[in-house]
Amino acid sequence: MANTASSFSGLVKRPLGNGEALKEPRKPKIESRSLCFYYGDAQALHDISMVIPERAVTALIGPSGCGKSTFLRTLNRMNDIIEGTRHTGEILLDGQDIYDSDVDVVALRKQVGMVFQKSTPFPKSIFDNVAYGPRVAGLKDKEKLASIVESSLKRAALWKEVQTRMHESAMALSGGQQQRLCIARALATDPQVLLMDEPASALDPASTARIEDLIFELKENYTIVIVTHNMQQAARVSDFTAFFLKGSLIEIGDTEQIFTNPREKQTQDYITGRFG
Ligand SMILES: Nc1ncnc2c1ncn2[C@@H]1O[C@H](COP(=O)(O)OP(=O)(O)OP(=O)(O)O)[C@@H](O)[C@H]1O
Repeated sequence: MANTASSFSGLVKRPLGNGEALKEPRKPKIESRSLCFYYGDAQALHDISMVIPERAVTALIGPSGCGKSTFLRTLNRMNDIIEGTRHTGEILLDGQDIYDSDVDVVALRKQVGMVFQKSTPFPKSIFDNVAYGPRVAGLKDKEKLASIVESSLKRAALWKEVQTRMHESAMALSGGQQQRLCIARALATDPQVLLMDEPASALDPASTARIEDLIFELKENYTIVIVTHNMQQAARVSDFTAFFLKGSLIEIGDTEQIFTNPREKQTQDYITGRFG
């Protein structure tokens, strides 16, 4: 059955962290300015300008193929690894264009971590999965590594479940645990921003709820951008929602406003299930 705008208005909305009011202006963490993106000759993003506030959850919604994942990947230059892509416009992180020639892309991806739809643990132990990023960055001190692994697993709400099996294979974990392990792995490099591309779409309802609770806890300290097909999930976890259509940003606003009183007819049509 199609979702209706009114079905979202009944959802219990959790407040922003730190007791801050939803309407309070927040410092921009990321700013996209007139961003256009191309795969070869095909333009996937058209003139996207938006601000992503710090320490809040911003959800990207819209029908399949509208450019949500492409936009998410521009935020840590993951699209760079796809041949034949190019962009115009700017993506500012704390005011600096991440596409500037002097930006170290490896350092950028540590600052702006990413979690994918399908959990992607390495075929290594739980410990080695989380220690991977710090080790690649050159950290060898065993005590420091152990401390980072423990704190990352705690922040990803997985520590209690795995603390006695750190040297077992990560592949033996359940799907939901693997996804939290991937979040711990992303946290181990001490990022400021977490990009999540449909992080719960392959999980059962109980594991999905754990991931949503985790997102709510993490936004106290991290700026989170999440792509989701699930509008109830966007309504539950996000503070701000951006609606994309055919590569364009139709509107962005407080999640409650987008779901109960969108400015644009196309947004209204989408959230009431008239298309997509
Ligand atoms: N690697 C790629 N090479 C060429 N075109 C691509 C590539 N990835 C995405 N596209 C195209 O870019 C457009 C936007 O795709 P994108 O995956 O960003 O949309 P989306 O909104 O995330 O879709 P979905 O919800 O289905 O994941 C689509 O037309 C898609 O075919």
